[in-house]
Amino acid sequence: MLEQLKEQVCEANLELPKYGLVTFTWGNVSGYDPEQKLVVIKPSGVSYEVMKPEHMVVVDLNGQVVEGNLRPSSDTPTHIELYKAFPGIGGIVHTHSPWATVWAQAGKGIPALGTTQADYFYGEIPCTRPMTAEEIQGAYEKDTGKVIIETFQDIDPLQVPGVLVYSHAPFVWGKDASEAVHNAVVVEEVAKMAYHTIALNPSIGSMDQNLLDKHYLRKHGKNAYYGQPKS
Ligand SMILES: O=C(CO)[C@@H](O)[C@H](O)COP(=O)(O)O
Repeated sequence: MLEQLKEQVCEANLELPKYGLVTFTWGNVSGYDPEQKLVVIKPSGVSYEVMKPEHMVVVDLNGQVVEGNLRPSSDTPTHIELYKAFPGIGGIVHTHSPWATVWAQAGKGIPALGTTQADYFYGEIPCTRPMTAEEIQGAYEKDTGKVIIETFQDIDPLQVPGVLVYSHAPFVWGKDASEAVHNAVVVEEVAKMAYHTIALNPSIGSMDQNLLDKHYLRKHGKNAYYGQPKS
């Protein structure tokens, strides 16, 4: 089971440069095994060009390395906090993808302006509050998870699978590592679209709720049929 998860997580990490979401060794992807309560994550600072499944690091929910010879990603504590707080997510991606990072640095959430976003996010992709000096100087990575969880007090993380961390960059998730990468690509695409939409029409407001409902619920709602094989 863990060997298969290592392969899935490694493959998902290798998709980050493939989709232009990272430069150098930036970013990281993890996967979660809820039965064993173990996280498989990218090793810190390792080039994607040489990355292999056997390089993946396995940690428990206390952050203790249980398998692997390399250091786990520096963002591991953030991933762990999210797996503990958001039951049902099985994969997390962190990138510094440029357009989404522009919105994070501006401290603004990405409003739902069109059906592209509505197909995958049931509304705005929010931005967290700024972190306090104490949080930054203290358990920074763990508290990055804390401010993300705070941001989702009234938002279902399964309906809005991503966030922009203020002055930092996006964290995006899904049912597994592969879906998390897919959602991270969507975040980058809609970040670019939203920036240009607002530049073209600064007075544009969020999209019509009926249209948002139609697109999101036809794909994710209880009667979802979008893309389902005909039975
Ligand atoms: O958020 C950051 C840096 O701000 C990280 O994405 C690093 O760029 C990648 O760190 P490792 O996963 O290699 O430790």
